[in-house]
Amino acid sequence: MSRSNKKTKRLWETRNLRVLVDMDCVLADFEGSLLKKWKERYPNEPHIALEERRGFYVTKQYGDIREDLKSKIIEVLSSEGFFRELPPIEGAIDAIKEISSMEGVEVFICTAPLKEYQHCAVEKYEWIEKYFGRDWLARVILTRDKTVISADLLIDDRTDITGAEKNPSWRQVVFTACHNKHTPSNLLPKHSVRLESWLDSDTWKQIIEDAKKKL
Ligand SMILES: Cc1cn([C@H]2C[C@H](OP(=O)(O)O)[C@@H](CO)O2)c(=O)[nH]c1=O
Ligand SMILES: [Mg+2]
Repeated sequence: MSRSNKKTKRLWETRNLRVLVDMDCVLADFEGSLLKKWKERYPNEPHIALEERRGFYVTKQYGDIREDLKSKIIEVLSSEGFFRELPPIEGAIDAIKEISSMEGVEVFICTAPLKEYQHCAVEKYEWIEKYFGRDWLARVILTRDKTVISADLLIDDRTDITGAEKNPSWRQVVFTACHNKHTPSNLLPKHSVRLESWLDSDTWKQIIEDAKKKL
């Protein structure tokens, strides 16, 4: 029996574990790339080293240094090519392909477009096509409210995800990023677990297996 038949058959037995995977800072190196492009575009402006990053919004941290830096950061983020050219995070592409090939597991890529969507939204699709192939375009969910998407797990670097649904169906896996690595565990979302890196395959495999057992 082919794997897809097996997966279909399983639907009548137990349902699939549905895993949402965030893009920026989980699959794509948003922070590292932004810092590099910021220094190239504004070499005479102050910059925030990755070790100094605190809080989800890089825009806010720059704005706190000087108000006009916020709009300059947004200009870099929303410029043509920014999202298309993001390098993948180490191990991410292989890990996601492996998770999606696990029996009884389905993966969707769930990512928020910038409000300045003109390049961002299209380039996110281009990025997925480049690294995963055309078939994966059917697995992309673009939303600025991840709480209304139903799933078992959401792997995301943001630690304060809120939205219209006060009790999202998913449990969060907090993916470690420069801005959240100092966040103490008591400030992480309730029932969340941390994943430090895609290279730690023992941990992500364990997280998936544990979640499957709870179905
Ligand atoms: C403005 C800003 C956006 N982003 C990312 C998060 C969203 O992508 P994602 O949902 O893939 O992580 C996207 C739109 O806000 O840009 C940051 O990670 N930090 C920021 O400061
Ligand atoms: Mg993210």
